[in-house]
Amino acid sequence: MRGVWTTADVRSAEQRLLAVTPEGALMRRAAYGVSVRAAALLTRYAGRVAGTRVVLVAGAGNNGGDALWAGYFLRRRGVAVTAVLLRPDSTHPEGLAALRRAGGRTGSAESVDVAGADLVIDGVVGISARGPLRPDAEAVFARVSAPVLAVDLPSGVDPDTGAVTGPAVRATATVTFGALKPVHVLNPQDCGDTTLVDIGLGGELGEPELRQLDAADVAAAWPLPGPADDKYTQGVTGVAAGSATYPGAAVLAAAAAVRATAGMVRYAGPAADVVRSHWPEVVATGSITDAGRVQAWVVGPGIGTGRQGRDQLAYALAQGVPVCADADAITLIAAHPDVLDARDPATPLLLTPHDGEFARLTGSAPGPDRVGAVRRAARRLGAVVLLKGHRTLVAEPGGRVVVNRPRGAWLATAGSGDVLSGVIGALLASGLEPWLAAAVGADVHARAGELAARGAPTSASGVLAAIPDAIRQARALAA
Ligand SMILES: NC(=O)C1=CN([C@@H]2O[C@H](COP(=O)(O)OP(=O)(O)OC[C@H]3O[C@@H](n4cnc5c(N)ncnc54)[C@H](O)[C@@H]3O)[C@@H](O)[C@H]2O)[C@@H](O)CC1
Ligand SMILES: Nc1ncnc2c1ncn2[C@@H]1O[C@H](COP(=O)(O)OP(=O)(O)O)[C@@H](O)[C@H]1O
Ligand SMILES: [K+]
Repeated sequence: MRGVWTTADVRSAEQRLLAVTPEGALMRRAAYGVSVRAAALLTRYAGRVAGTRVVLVAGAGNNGGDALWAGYFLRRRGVAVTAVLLRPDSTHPEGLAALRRAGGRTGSAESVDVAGADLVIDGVVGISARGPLRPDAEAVFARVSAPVLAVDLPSGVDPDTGAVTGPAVRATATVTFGALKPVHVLNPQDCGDTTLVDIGLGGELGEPELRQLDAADVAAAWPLPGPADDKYTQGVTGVAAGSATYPGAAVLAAAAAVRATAGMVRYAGPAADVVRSHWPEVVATGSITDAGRVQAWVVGPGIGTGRQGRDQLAYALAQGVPVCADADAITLIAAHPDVLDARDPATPLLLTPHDGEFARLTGSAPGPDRVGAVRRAARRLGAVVLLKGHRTLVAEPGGRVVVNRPRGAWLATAGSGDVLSGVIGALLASGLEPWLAAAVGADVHARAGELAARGAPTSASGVLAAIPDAIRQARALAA
């Protein structure tokens, strides 16, 4: 798992490291990393490094210092470097001296030919950023047509929430140092492709604020049958979804569970005939009380918010197995919190709301601080909460939060949430801890969306069909 740290954590870790590191060494390490990435971008976009033109936009702090030192390293590779100094009187002195020593030039926002650059390096502001780009920097970036490499983070974007509240840099790529910060995972659109340069901060960092799964985490967690397994030992998934009028949710959720793991899936509900006709391997019954033993229940998609749905939910919650409550089950819990009384407190509950369901469940919309909102909800409900969206978040009551890596927006299609709940149910039944089941399920769901789409719109059925390839992809990347 990759960790993500707040700017406050990074700053205090940096202070400890600075105290035991020779003066200027960390900045040179950071800046060298920026120059290497800059050279790669120049090769890609201009076809060469020597002879190209790079413009640095340097603010008043150490972020500007990084950019100036990166300019120094690029000069040594034959690049013509010019720095726009936004605050000439408080520019980083050593960085400026190094750039000048290497033959770099400086100028004002008006005098430098920003439009003619092959690459622009954004050193306006880093982890001490507050608020959007100020008008002087905004005017410079308005003239940029070249790719932009952001130093540490795109200036104008909030480092801890990724929020954009005014003018901000939209980077082609970002080079960050020591640790990923929330902006990099919460606002990947404005960071572009982010690279992390190791400046030796690792040992100084404590518990991360956020976590992100790698393919290796997904591959390690995904349940596969072993020689001693049979259809029961891998965990039987129970799906209580759909209705006679709306059988689609039942078919999608049950099928997703079938696609996600080997073993067995039971379906219980009014769409039993339809589910059976599409997926003969599903053991389907009309009533949840006749379903037989399962190791986890998925309950909610399409069950309705009336008496029948409420009874199904209460029954699932009373079976002493983990429950993934989705869609109508969430609305039912919001309207009748007493339904949770049926739950054995020792059995895990996982809720998978979208923003509207989250508002119903907690009384307020997630707002701009989605991480804080989902963390508070998980703590208050004593449940794992997966907040759906472009960057799906998964929080557990203890405070750990995973942020899922978006792979396009292909999953914004009707029924894709039903597919997600089926996948998560299968992982819960296999015995994965709920927080990991939700995070790993969201990862494979996003991979399946991307594989199904391959550049053109897809549908929930397409996402469903791509689940095996998504699992194969994660396993191949991890191998
Ligand atoms: N501390 C360290 O050990 C290291 C720090 N490094 C760099 O240092 C940066 C942090 O440097 P600083 O703490 O000096 O601060 P910054 O360079 O992030 O910001 C400098 C100043 O800009 C002003 N500012 C805030 N918001 C602004 C806005 N929206 N528009 C314009 N100006 C704004 C503030 O007065 C702030 O103090 C990191 O992001 C990283 O790039 C790297 O050199 C690696 C080592
Ligand atoms: N813009 C987006 N980018 C990436 N994923 C998205 C986007 N919009 C929605 N999704 C994902 O699609 C799924 C939609 O689920 P849900 O809202 O329950 O829809 P439905 O009820 O139609 O199944 C969720 O997994 C969500 O995270
Ligand atoms: K920056």
